[in-house]
Amino acid sequence: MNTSAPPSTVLHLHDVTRTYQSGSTTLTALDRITLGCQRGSWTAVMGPSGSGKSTLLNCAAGLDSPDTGQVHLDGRDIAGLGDDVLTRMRRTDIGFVFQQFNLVAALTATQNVMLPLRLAGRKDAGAVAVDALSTLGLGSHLDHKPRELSGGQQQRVAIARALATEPSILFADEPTGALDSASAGTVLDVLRELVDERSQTIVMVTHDPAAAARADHVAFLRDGRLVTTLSGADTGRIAATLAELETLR
Ligand SMILES: Nc1ncnc2c1ncn2[C@@H]1O[C@H](COP(=O)(O)OP(=O)(O)OP(=O)(O)O)[C@@H](O)[C@H]1O
Repeated sequence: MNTSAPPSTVLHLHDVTRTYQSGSTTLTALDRITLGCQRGSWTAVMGPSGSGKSTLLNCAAGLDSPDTGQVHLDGRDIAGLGDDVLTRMRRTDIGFVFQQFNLVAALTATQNVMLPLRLAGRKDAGAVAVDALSTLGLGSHLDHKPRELSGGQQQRVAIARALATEPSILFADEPTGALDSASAGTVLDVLRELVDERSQTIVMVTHDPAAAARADHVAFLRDGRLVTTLSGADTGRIAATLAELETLR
């Protein structure tokens, strides 16, 4: 069966199942998930605790492997890639942003952003890093270390670092989870701009309905299953859908 996706689809999960074995018990963390993300779209992934959101992100980013099913990134089945190719792909084709920013404390903003560029062997790492930081409004904070930056600024450095290699897709795991609402708003504005103006593709796990409302689509998981997807939904509708899933547990 040909499960490859149309060209504008950056990420396509087809019938993905991931189980974990604990003694004699099998836990199904992802249960036959099929999900596509088009270029220049922003998909939020929501669901109750333990519903499979992190597992989905990890399988989609090639950090974990499904038991069955396929993950296509830019049309390539990532299960079929060797370790070397997969490592290179993770360095250059995939960006990752985490709740806790994960910046290197001893390095300046510019040096942090240069890291993945250096790993990719880029000779222009310094210039590209300055450009990426300037685009995210941090042109006057290039030499600041993480402790000299606010949470929102640190997250913007992390986003600049994730995007420096111009990845096809940006995965964000609770990117606003550690931020106050004003900083969260700025970070979400940055993500929206990246989608609208640079056709960046984003997949974001969040518990916050207001953050999910900034995305184009919201995929809701429960017990490892994709139960529904909303498009263009507002905060109230997203919160109500999530509350319904929580009470069904
Ligand atoms: N390495 C592992 N070994 C065993 N079980 C695991 C492992 N990783 C995840 N699980 C289980 O798989 C299920 C899905 O976990 P996952 O972390 O993907 O959920 P989540 O929706 O991201 O949860 P949360 O919102 O609490 O972060 C859970 O029941 C979890 O306990």
